[in-house]
Amino acid sequence: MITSSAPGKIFLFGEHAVVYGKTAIACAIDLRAHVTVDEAPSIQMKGPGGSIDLNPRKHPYIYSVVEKFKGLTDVTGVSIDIHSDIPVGSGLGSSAAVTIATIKALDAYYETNLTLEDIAQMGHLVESEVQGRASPTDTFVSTFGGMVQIPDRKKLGFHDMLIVIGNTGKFSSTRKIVSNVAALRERHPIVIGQIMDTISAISETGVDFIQEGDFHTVGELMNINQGLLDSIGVGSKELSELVYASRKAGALGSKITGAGGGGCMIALCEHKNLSRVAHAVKRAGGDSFICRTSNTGVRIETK
Ligand SMILES: Nc1ncnc2c1ncn2[C@@H]1O[C@H](COP(=O)(O)OP(=O)(O)O)[C@@H](O)[C@H]1O
Ligand SMILES: C[C@@](O)(CCOP(=O)(O)O)CC(=O)O
Ligand SMILES: [Mg+2]
Repeated sequence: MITSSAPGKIFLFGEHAVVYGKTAIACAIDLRAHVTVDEAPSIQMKGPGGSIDLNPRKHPYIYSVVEKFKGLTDVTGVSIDIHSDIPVGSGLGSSAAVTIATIKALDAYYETNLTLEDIAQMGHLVESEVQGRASPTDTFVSTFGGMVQIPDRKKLGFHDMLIVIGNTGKFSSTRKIVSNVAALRERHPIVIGQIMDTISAISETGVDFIQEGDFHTVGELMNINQGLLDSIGVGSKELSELVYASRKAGALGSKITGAGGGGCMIALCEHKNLSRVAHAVKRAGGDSFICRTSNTGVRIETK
């Protein structure tokens, strides 16, 4: 029996633009998905109600991972048991964390000796297949941890930051939201193209301010990024209410993280305002909690 784990993530800047090769800055957080694999009579998913055969509709990401391992080794009977702290469909990269942790656990179980780069690339392939279109961001962050710049695949200096997360509790399918943006971009290629370029410029500008620890300016850039995410149709009334409640309570900056349309927003705060902002987000109807950025990527927990 082998257990692995991989972190979820937040986007400081650049979600959606990164799907079109523009720059994004994302960071792993201290919420993790844990995957345990063990010998079994067939390829099955373990759940609270017992074991069921792996089903491509029910578990598309896991199914895609197993199909890739069939190309590497003789995959017959293995059980896959997932326990995740990461809210699903909330923009915190649950799909990538589950994907990367499953790849790592199967790699250790079948001794296929994949490098971290191999794992990140396989994970990106899986997300692209399942979502139709995906950037390497989520899977790269879940693999390597820390703060990263995509598409450069560069690990940046790590900053131990506390972030207020507000979850609208509205599930949002990344696949659906990403395809909506793609359709909008088809209808208005120049306008949406320039918006994606501007989001990219925010990411590239933001890197220096993050590295310098100028979080007032980082927050200001997050707010500009939020306005642009609204302009491409990935905001929602609930997300806006949480974003503006956090700013009123003193957040330096706040924005959607991930696909949007529902899911989570994040607020960057000074330490002294953390709980005030978290309470304001809760009062505005969000399930709010404080998470910490994490420098730990995918790892084996027990063998
Ligand atoms: N604990 C889990 N067990 C199995 N699959 C999971 C788990 N968490 C997430 N997933 C998969 O990831 C999908 C959600 O991914 P996505 O729509 O990209 O949202 P996000 O990555 O923002 O959480 C779920 O529909 C499911 O297929
Ligand atoms: C919208 C996007 O930029 C981020 C999606 O993040 P999440 O799956 O909602 O956590 C898509 C991508 O980068 O593949
Ligand atoms: Mg996802």
